[in-house]
Amino acid sequence: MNPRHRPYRSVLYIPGSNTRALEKARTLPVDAIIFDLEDAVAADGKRAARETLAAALAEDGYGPRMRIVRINGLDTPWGRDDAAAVREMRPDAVLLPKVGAPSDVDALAEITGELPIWAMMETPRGMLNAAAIAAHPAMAGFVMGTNDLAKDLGTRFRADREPLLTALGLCLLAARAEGLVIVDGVYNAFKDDAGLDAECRQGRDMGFDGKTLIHPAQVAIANAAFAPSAEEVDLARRQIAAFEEVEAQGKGVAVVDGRIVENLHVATARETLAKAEAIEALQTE
Ligand SMILES: CC(C)(COP(=O)(O)OP(=O)(O)OC[C@H]1O[C@@H](n2cnc3c(N)ncnc32)[C@H](O)[C@@H]1OP(=O)(O)O)[C@@H](O)C(=O)NCCC(=O)NCCSC(=O)C[C@H](O)C(=O)O
Ligand SMILES: [Mg+2]
Repeated sequence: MNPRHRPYRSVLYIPGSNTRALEKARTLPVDAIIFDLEDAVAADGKRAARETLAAALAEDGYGPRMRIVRINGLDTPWGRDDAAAVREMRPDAVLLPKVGAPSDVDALAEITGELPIWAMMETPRGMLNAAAIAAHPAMAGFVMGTNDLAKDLGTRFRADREPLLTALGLCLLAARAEGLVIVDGVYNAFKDDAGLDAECRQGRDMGFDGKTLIHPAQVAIANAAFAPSAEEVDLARRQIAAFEEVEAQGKGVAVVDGRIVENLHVATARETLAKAEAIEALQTE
């Protein structure tokens, strides 16, 4: 699979201390896992969680799922030891919480070396420095931390997320300018399927690659929302065919379903097909 088309529809947090959840994740149809050493683990369980997680990753069995480890901040009592341990665990990426500036990423890269770094985007300072953080050479992905952001901003939780839209948009702009993956924040009410579905669709329409999740029951909804639908795949195929036909006649504009199709729309159509193929490939692995 071309890494550029790797799906990130569902990115599930798993507390690094929860052996049952670590086991269960080997069977869940998620695109990526965030093994958490930060907020999902109580202070007195941090060391044990690091060891539990190291053992789970050594045993592996996570198949094609991308493996990301979220460490504690480097300004906490656990962060530097987490970073050193993660270097040995050899996941696909390390996730740094509360990134405020590129210097935070430098500090982690000094410990984790060549390991790709993802950033939790969840502080007002991080929002204002999003472009510079995204441009850091070790940076590979952004994860929105909408709970911490709402806390720091003093915003209320609203179904339409209007108070957070500026921040979400800023991070999207920064990520896309640098070709990074970017996944949306979690939906806390994990038994509210309709609310999750609406929030997934909002994030998808904004341009996010997928959604971070906290419970297995959320996986199917995110996978469906962030995958191209059968109608979208069909339209993409028809757009490509129509454009190739007019192109052969020396023209640059086709019309499909009453809408113009130019080369830029064909590029989007090809991306849609590539994404659908990558998802299919993942399902057969
Ligand atoms: C929310 C939970 C505490 C609920 O746990 P529980 O009561 O055990 O749920 P269930 O009984 O319904 O669980 C059913 C089975 O599913 C497994 N399970 C549960 N959660 C997970 C999971 N995350 N990954 C894998 N498997 C999971 C249970 O073990 C049960 O299995 P079985 O025995 O086979 O039936 C719990 O879901 C949970 O702890 N979720 C993760 C919370 C978390 O990670 N929080 C931190 C990340 S969110 C964050 O930090 C946001 C960000 O930083 C920000 O600022 O916004
Ligand atoms: Mg957070």
